[in-house]
Amino acid sequence: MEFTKGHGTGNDFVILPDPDGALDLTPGLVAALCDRRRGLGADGVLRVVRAAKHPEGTGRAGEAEWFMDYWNADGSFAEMCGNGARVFVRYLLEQGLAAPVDGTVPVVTRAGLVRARVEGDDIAVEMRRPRLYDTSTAALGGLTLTGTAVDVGNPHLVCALPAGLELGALDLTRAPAFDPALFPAGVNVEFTVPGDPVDGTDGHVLMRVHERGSAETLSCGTGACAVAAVALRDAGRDTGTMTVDVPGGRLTVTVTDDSCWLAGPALLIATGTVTPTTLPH
Ligand SMILES: N[C@@H](CCC[C@H](N)C(=O)O)C(=O)O
Repeated sequence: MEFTKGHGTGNDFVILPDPDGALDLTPGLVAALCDRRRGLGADGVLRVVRAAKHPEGTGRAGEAEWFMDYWNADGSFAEMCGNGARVFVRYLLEQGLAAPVDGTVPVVTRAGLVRARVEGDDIAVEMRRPRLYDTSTAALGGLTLTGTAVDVGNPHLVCALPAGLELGALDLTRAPAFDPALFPAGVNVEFTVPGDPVDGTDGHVLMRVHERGSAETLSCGTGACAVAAVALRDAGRDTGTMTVDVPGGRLTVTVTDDSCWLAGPALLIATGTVTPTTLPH
């Protein structure tokens, strides 16, 4: 099986080219590929398949040639992956599988159509505008934190840390507990503290994340969008541009009236072949 390895601010992916949807990709194979000791190691898998050849993409094959078939490291599906979409488009461009039309590259995802554009060294992807819902709580190591539920195509809970508590003090080796009635399919939980002003943006937030299906990651693009939308709301704004620092680097999020742009580095770092029978079962 051919693969490419890539990452966006340290959120890393095994990319599997499968244009005709011929690969027998199972949760077990995804988990084995993502195993950091016995496999290639990644936060998730991006299968590159023609929309027309994937059951969840075929209905939108007229809008984009490619479907981003994203899987979490534990073999579960997610509706959307912001960093994954940026790395996916980097792969399409570098492989000559797509070229921008009117400046953007469309991609079908489980959460609908997204568009990406190249911005200097970065790739920016336009997703849905985050929808803010109720408050809820996350419990972690004796702390109970209140947060805002946010839908970015996938579910998030954004929790600001109380003053005096640092992000580095959190133990994210275990999943935070959350309300299963509000998040029946699980949730990605972001923890935030305010950052110092950054020139050119309307605000600055630092975050860590525990991702559904992938544990703590160095970055989560949809999580950064959720965090930016909550920070803008807390500043009394509907739209604006936020700098969001994650352990793996810096993302810029622009929330508009009807969408959300996520921008940052997206890199391909290796290609190779892997023999599925040598992976853990
Ligand atoms: N890291 C991703 C989000 C991946 C999916 C998430 N773990 C979920 O299950 O919803 C991103 O960059 O958005």
